[in-house]
Amino acid sequence: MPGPATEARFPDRPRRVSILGATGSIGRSTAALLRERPDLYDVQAIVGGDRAAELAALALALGAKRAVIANPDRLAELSGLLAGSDIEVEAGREAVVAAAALPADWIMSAITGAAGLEPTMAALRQGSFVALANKESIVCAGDLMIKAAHAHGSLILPVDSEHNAIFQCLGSRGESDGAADMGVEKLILTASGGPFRQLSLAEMAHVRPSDALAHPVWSMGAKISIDSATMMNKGFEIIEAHHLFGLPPARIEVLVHPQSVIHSMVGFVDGSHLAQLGSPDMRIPIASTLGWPERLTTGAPRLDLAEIGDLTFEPPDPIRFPALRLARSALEAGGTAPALLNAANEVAVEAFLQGAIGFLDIARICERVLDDIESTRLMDLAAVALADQQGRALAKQLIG
Ligand SMILES: NC(=O)C1=CN([C@@H]2O[C@H](COP(=O)(O)OP(=O)(O)OC[C@H]3O[C@@H](n4cnc5c(N)ncnc54)[C@H](OP(=O)(O)O)[C@@H]3O)[C@@H](O)[C@H]2O)C=CC1
Ligand SMILES: CC(=O)[C@@H](O)[C@H](O)COP(=O)(O)O
Ligand SMILES: [Mn+2]
Repeated sequence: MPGPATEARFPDRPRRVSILGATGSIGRSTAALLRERPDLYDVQAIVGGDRAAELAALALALGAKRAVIANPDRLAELSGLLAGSDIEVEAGREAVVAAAALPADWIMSAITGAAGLEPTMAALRQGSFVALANKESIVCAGDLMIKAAHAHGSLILPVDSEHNAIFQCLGSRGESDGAADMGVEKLILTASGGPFRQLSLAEMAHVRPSDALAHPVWSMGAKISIDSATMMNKGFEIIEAHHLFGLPPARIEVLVHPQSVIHSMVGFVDGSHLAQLGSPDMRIPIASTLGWPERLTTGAPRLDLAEIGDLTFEPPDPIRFPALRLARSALEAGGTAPALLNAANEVAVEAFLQGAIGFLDIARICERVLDDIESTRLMDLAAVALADQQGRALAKQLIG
């Protein structure tokens, strides 16, 4: 894979790092790791969406050079909080993308949703390490992102726990798209099954947002928590794995594993399986990308398998969790179909959180959007943006 010279990738100075989505669950875990090793990292830009006070506190704690908030209405608050410091303050969509393009050796992409796509593309154009948590960007524009990474010599380091596990299992080649040549027969994505793993469809019809937000294992932001409950998260992860590791969808399986101790597995042509295990704590995969190719120490709880006792497995149920089927069919359809699915899902998840629709309506709305809007070729980011707009508009119309 083409890329910058080794000495540029592993500079003899602290690595310059930026965090997109710094105020969120992944962003805060990243910041906590950076604060443990200030000698190794030099924080460039940190970006948040709406929460000015949290962003200002992080900027000061990390000694960031620039703090950027997406919502321009929060600029005055952020500027006030950082007055007297030498931290540059900016706001708005363009400033977010510019922050992603500010020279850095390692950039965490952890904005939620398709809003993360443009900044992630800007990061990929730097020829740097891009730690990818924002799975919606690769769902919407996987081919474009992989092409940009290759063209600019960036390396995508997967943060999503399953993909990070697979990346670790694939070993030392340092490429996230070489599985097809490595004797890999299949990828097995583990899934917790979410909070409704054992509920009937009739029971799921009446769950409340607070029930769906209560993930049995992981502590995460609201949107991904709902996606885990519908298992759209796992559907998106199939698409993500396809783009990152270059395997056809039929060779990417999902296995429900409620303890979430095995984060995923790779099956090889000789019958071997490699797995990555760890406590369900995102500091572990984040640290593996932050230190890569070295390992960093983290304070994450150590695995005690004797204490855990049983690791159990079951097949996913496609009837109670139709999102898995929808994601596979969007991947098969290709083009802008995954972007349509993502747009519909973002609107439906928000409507569910606001109490405007029921839990089962999320997948119904996604299915209608996929059925009713024809996908087009994924020519460029404009095609993704158009599909995103169309998907959102129809989903909103269906919600009423
Ligand atoms: N949490 C987890 O354990 C995992 C998360 N991921 C993925 O990582 C991403 C982040 O998830 P998570 O941290 O849980 O989410 P959170 O909701 O906790 O955080 C989202 C972050 O994005 C910021 N943000 C939201 N909208 C915008 C915008 N338009 N422009 C700029 N910034 C914006 C938020 O800012 P603010 O809060 O200030 O509004 C916040 O910093 C998602 O794509 C998720 O799927 C993947 C695997 C695991
Ligand atoms: C931590 C992480 O990577 C999440 O994507 C997690 O996988 C969500 O849990 P589910 O397995 O329930 O989707
Ligand atoms: Mn995951």
